[in-house]
Amino acid sequence: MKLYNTLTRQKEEFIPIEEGKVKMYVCGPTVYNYFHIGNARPFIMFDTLRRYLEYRGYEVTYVQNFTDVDDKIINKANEEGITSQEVADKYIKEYFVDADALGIKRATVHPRVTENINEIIEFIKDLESKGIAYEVNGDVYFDTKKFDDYGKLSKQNIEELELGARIEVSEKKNNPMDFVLWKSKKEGEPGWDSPWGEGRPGWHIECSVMASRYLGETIDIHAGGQDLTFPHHENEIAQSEAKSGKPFARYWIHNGYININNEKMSKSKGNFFTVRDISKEFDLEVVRFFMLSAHYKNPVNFSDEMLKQSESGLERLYNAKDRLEFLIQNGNGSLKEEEKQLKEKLNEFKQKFIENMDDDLNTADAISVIFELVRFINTNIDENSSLEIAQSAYEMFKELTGVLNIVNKVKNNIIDEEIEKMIEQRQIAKKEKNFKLADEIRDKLKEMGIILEDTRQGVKWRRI
Ligand SMILES: Nc1ncnc2c1ncn2[C@@H]1O[C@H](COP(=O)(O)OP(=O)(O)OP(=O)(O)O)[C@@H](O)[C@H]1O
Ligand SMILES: [Zn+2]
Repeated sequence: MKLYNTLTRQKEEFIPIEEGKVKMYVCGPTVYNYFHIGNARPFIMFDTLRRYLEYRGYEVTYVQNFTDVDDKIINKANEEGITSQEVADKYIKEYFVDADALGIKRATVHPRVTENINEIIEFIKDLESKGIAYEVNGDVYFDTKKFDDYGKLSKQNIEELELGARIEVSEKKNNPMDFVLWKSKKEGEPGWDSPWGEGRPGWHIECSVMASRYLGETIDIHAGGQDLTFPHHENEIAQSEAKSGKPFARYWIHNGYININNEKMSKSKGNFFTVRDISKEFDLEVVRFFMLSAHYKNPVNFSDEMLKQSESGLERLYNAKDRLEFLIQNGNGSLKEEEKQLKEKLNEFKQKFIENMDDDLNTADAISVIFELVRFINTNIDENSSLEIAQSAYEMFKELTGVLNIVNKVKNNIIDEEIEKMIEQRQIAKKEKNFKLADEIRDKLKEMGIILEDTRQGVKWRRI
């Protein structure tokens, strides 16, 4: 598989450190609100990368953190008169409600900053003992001048960066590009004891610490939104590599933005839709399908209209699934001579799907292949086909949609029973020559998207 690596600015063949295993870290949410559609993009896309790697036989250890200590969380806690921990606990719970509905698999570990304070302190102490970190009145800074490779991810050199940077009045650092590792406690903030007095970790240090704690000093894939490239990921590299002397992550993968009117959707701009709000209008599988319909690096303009298009696209896939289930329920016989070629052709769709996914996770083209497969099935497999070919088509459809984790809702049996009952009533009406009632029932079923077919074996039904 090829992946676009921000570190080298090119698509590269993915080769894991340890054969058959992938160690992957994704920067998770800061938990002070429901997450928005923009935040959902990395969660969905990197979940898909993980699922695809697993499909290809890798054992993936996937770590996604929760930032549960942060200015925004503290502000929210103070506004609401509750503790930071209460704010974080609430939104971590809500994160899982939405993530589950988006079909995002739970990470192997979902570490929180507050569970890693000792590890963070030890990490900073190590940097300090190596002379790479320095303390000023209870704050500890990373000395960027001591790390030669600073700027290698965002391809900026430190002198240029310094020209654009300013030191805030509240900061006491030596150089403009130095960044905080530990902040001394201020009034109304949570704090932990440390060699530098009571305080809390800066933002960047948490990911270096959690990645090394759960995955080791060098990991395979580090991922996040494009906005994290600088300074967050640049600083993660500086911290981790200065401490270990080894490369931190081999592949850096960044997703593009979800925009509103060509502007990045973000909480601070107020131009956002939370996934929770969208869930009131759409099944969240539609949002997953919408995300997968674009390549993860391309910018995407979000609109209600786009979601509606995704909804009808997904509906077409469900119809194809229902049709195949109908054919399987009613089919019989093994592969006919003339179907052998069809079966081979089914495998070609799988090959094309894999080719696209192997090309830097091109889910957009992979979905087009699934639609081609559906068209192929609809034109070549019907009531006259053998059960075996219908089953093979169904298995292929399930395999490819399964990799993307879409179209996996099971049919609602209660609804099926209701439909069967209405069909029975219609049969009785016909027998009693009450054609008006029979037609009414048929029309009502049609409104529900159910098509009746009179066959020699009796009345059969399918969804449109
Ligand atoms: N509009 C967007 N499109 C794509 N990814 C985004 C967008 N906004 C944020 N992200 C990503 O969402 C993930 C979660 O980050 P986090 O919870 O810190 O959100 P954030 O960056 O604070 O959001 P905001 O920019 O709205 O304040 C990060 O990987 C971030 O890069
Ligand atoms: Zn991070």
